[in-house]
Amino acid sequence: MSEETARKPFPVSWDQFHRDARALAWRLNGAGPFQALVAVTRGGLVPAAIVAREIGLRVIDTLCVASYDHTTQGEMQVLKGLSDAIMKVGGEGGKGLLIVDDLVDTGKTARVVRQIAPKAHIAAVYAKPMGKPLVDTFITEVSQDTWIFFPWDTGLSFQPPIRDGAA
Ligand SMILES: O=P(O)(O)OC[C@H]1O[C@H](OP(=O)(O)OP(=O)(O)O)[C@H](O)[C@@H]1O
Ligand SMILES: O=c1[nH]c(=O)c2nc[nH]c2[nH]1
Ligand SMILES: [Mg+2]
Repeated sequence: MSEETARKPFPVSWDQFHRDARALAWRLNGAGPFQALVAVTRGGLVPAAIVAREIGLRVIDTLCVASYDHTTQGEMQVLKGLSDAIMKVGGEGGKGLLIVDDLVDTGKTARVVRQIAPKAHIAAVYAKPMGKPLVDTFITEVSQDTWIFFPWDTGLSFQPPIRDGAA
């Protein structure tokens, strides 16, 4: 689902995102043990920092994938895989790795992540129904036709009054 076809905008403030990422950390705290954390860039970098702080992980790597050009999903590209060092720390199939992303939508990204580290624990802050079965842990589910607007992609702007047709 792209931003153009999604019917329901779901704007998330920094405050809300911090709360939701902390809720994810609470849930993950009992799900380990984890030896290292992996952030799925770029969106996963923000919750990864919050989760790492909360559950005390200091060995952190990135898995760099790209598929959306702004709001349109294209060919999935792995720009950087997991380092040999992190795979050694994570063990066979990445079973000691906690992999964090901001959201799972169609599940295309999570599927690629799963191929790279089949035994890792994959977590996302937000999940849409198509992607939900591909992650081990998430916090908030939104409908498939929702577009989540993250605080790092948005800014304050004038809102027309509701009676003038505001969404
Ligand atoms: O479940 P999917 O349909 O694959 O969509 C979810 C992915 O899409 C977004 O990343 P994007 O590829 O836009 O890159 P970014 O994190 O750099 O913004 C988001 O951060 C997830 O990683
Ligand atoms: O900012 C975003 N919001 C979304 O809902 C979404 N789905 C995939 N990629 C996304 N990016
Ligand atoms: Mg991403």
